[in-house]
Amino acid sequence: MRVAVGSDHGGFNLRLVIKAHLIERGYEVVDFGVECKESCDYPDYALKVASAITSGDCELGVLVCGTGLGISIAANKVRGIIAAPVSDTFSAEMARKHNNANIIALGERVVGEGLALKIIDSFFDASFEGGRHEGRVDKIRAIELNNL
Ligand SMILES: O=C(CO)[C@H](O)[C@H](O)[C@H](O)COP(=O)(O)O
Repeated sequence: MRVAVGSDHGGFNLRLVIKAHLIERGYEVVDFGVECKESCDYPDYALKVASAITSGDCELGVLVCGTGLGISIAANKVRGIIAAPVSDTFSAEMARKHNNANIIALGERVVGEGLALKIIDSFFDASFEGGRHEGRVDKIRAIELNNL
């Protein structure tokens, strides 16, 4: 599976740790930067990763900023993206199982590396359960498409 990763300066270190972990786990990782820790704007990297997913180039994405908030808010503006800002393993698992999230967002200033990797594993080891959740996610899509 191809996975897109991206961060702003606030998520730079954790993004590299997560990237190495995903490669070690056998994923093909496409890294959209940022290239250095110089201050930058998280929406730019949210858009790069989100676009890689909506184009079909990558299946899932990981975004990191200081909190995981700004970068997930930006990614969620892209049609077809469900980005979940997560700081615990249970929510990470549920983001896939119930919400069919295609991006997980973490905050480097919120979680340590050890917990972050457990969160990543919880997300990538889970899959969408469908069933009763299918209709709910469809309703999210309908809101997105103003199709109410
Ligand atoms: O957007 C954010 C919060 O929602 C991210 O945490 C950013 O990384 C953060 O705002 C960047 O802050 P900085 O003071 O410019 O480093």
